[in-house]
Amino acid sequence: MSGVSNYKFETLKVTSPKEFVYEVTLNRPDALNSMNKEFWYEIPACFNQISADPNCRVVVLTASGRLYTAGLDLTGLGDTLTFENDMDPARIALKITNGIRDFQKTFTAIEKCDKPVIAAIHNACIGGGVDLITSCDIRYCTKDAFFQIKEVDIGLAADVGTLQRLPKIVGNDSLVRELVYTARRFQSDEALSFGLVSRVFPDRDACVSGAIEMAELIASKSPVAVTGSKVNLVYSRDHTVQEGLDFVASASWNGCMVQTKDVMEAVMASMQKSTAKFSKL
Ligand SMILES: CC/C=C\C=C\CC(=O)SCCNC(=O)CCNC(=O)[C@H](O)C(C)(C)COP(=O)(O)OP(=O)(O)OC[C@H]1O[C@@H](n2cnc3c(N)ncnc32)[C@H](O)[C@@H]1OP(=O)(O)O
Repeated sequence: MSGVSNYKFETLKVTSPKEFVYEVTLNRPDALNSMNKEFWYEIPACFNQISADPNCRVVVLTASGRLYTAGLDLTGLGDTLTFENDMDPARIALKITNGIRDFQKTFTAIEKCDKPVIAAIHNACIGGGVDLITSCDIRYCTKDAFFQIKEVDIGLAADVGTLQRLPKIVGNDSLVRELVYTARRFQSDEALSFGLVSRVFPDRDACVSGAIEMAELIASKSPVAVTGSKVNLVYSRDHTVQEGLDFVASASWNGCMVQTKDVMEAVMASMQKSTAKFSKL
């Protein structure tokens, strides 16, 4: 049975709407799901736990309340990065660098999670929200969704993933630069047109249902094959074609994983036109 009762967080809620599907909900609606100190620790804790959880094969990442996320909690900036005024510049620089690396690990934990993550975005997705969703595998949104790479408006170069991941998702360098340098809002139809999201739904309920339905379909496939596909897609994004081919053939991946019983199960089910049943990871 589902082990969601083992997930206890202040800023996140974890439920299991279907077998092998978990829903992780950003759950600080009164604070517009802004990203406070706890959030930065809880996201990696949650996704590392899910990565090793045999009861979960796919995650849907939703948010409660009227919008998806307002990004970094601007009221908690003092808690987020603190240093003493009398520290010397080199020590301050090292402390800030290490702090930023920790923030980066928050969203990298989603990318490194062995299970695919589908973001179901409604209304506003601002600043750190774009960093968050670009670390997900699949993005759906509502018609009323809008996005903003807001960092320049608060005097920052984005530093937790958008500048690194968005260009790989969108494939339009000119547009990415325009959105980053201006911090202009863009709506769901534009996000769909350049591939930030792959589907737009009329409202939040339809979006979450659509994401769960897709998650169920993915969860019906061999978890070995799905995890292997995710790991290899992420690896190949960051390497040459030849390096990607070498990786998938090597003992780190299919050199080992094609021995799985899932292959025979899937082939037999396909030939017999029945539904394959795969063991838990
Ligand atoms: C190492 C660093 C790691 C990560 C860095 C990430 C960078 C970022 O995330 S940059 C972006 C930071 N976020 C913002 O600048 C958001 C600004 N807010 C908005 O654009 C809007 O508030 C909105 C989210 C689109 C919602 O608009 P609206 O529906 O019109 O509500 P408001 O009246 O504007 O806001 C209600 C209330 O919420 C407060 N608030 C909004 N955003 C934040 C936030 N990010 N942190 C804290 N509080 C926020 C806003 O001030 C209002 O408060 P009142 O007390 O009611 O006035």
